[in-house]
Amino acid sequence: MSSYGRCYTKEVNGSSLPDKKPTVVFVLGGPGSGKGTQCANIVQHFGYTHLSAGDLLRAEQNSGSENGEMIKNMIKDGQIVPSEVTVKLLLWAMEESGNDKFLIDGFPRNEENRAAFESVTGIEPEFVLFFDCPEEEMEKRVLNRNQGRADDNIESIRKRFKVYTQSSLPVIEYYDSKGKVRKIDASKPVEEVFEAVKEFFTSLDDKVAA
Ligand SMILES: Nc1ncnc2c1ncn2[C@@H]1O[C@H](COP(=O)(O)OP(=O)(O)OP(=O)(O)O)[C@@H](O)[C@H]1O
Ligand SMILES: Nc1ccn([C@@H]2O[C@H](COP(=O)(O)O)[C@@H](O)[C@H]2O)c(=O)n1
Ligand SMILES: [Mg+2]
Repeated sequence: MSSYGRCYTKEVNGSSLPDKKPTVVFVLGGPGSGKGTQCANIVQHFGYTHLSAGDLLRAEQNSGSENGEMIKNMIKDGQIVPSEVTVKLLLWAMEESGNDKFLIDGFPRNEENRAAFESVTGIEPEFVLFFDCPEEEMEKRVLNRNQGRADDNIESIRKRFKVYTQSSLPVIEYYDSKGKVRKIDASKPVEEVFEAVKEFFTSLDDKVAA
């Protein structure tokens, strides 16, 4: 790693952003709404790099980092890790990827995340993909996920739903007020959800090509 997010910070050591700002799509929705599942499909079809904030935090937790214990406790409790930690991990991953098109999944999760990313990078998302799904369906999916996640248990899930409603939905509403939200009915089967997702990315490709 050459430096901490050097390319994607507004100004570090007097150097500014690369000529062309990266394309960023934020992927939001409740726990188990299908963000990770659909991001894998988008990567295959549209050449984006998928960065899941939760996955980056879990990797940091397991890396022996000084923040490991704090991250572990906050994830178990469904709490949102301070932006200072998460934005740094995202910037490292963006720089390391060598790509200029990113799906940022599960971020920004609260107003602090949103403001920190914007002030550090100056990047505005192209749009926000919002997976809208009823809580009962999300709960069922998370409890059946079987990926060994420490927060896929009923106690943690209830806390995550509460944090989602109190802290994450207001961020979606903020972007909605700016006309940036592209809402998807995420309760449908995976293939049908992807058909709806595809339309937004095809439109963006057409806009870029025009
Ligand atoms: N449309 C769908 N219909 C039924 N099951 C689905 C659908 N989309 C995803 N799933 C399943 O639901 C579970 C949760 O999906 P996924 O991990 O993609 O959600 P997520 O939004 O990334 O959740 P989290 O925020 O907890 O990381 C997985 O087991 C996945 O296979
Ligand atoms: N911006 C974020 C994203 C995630 N977290 C923590 O990770 C947990 C799991 O996230 P998933 O997206 O993989 O479900 C989440 O509940 C938070 O504890 C975070 O702090 N900040
Ligand atoms: Mg996920």
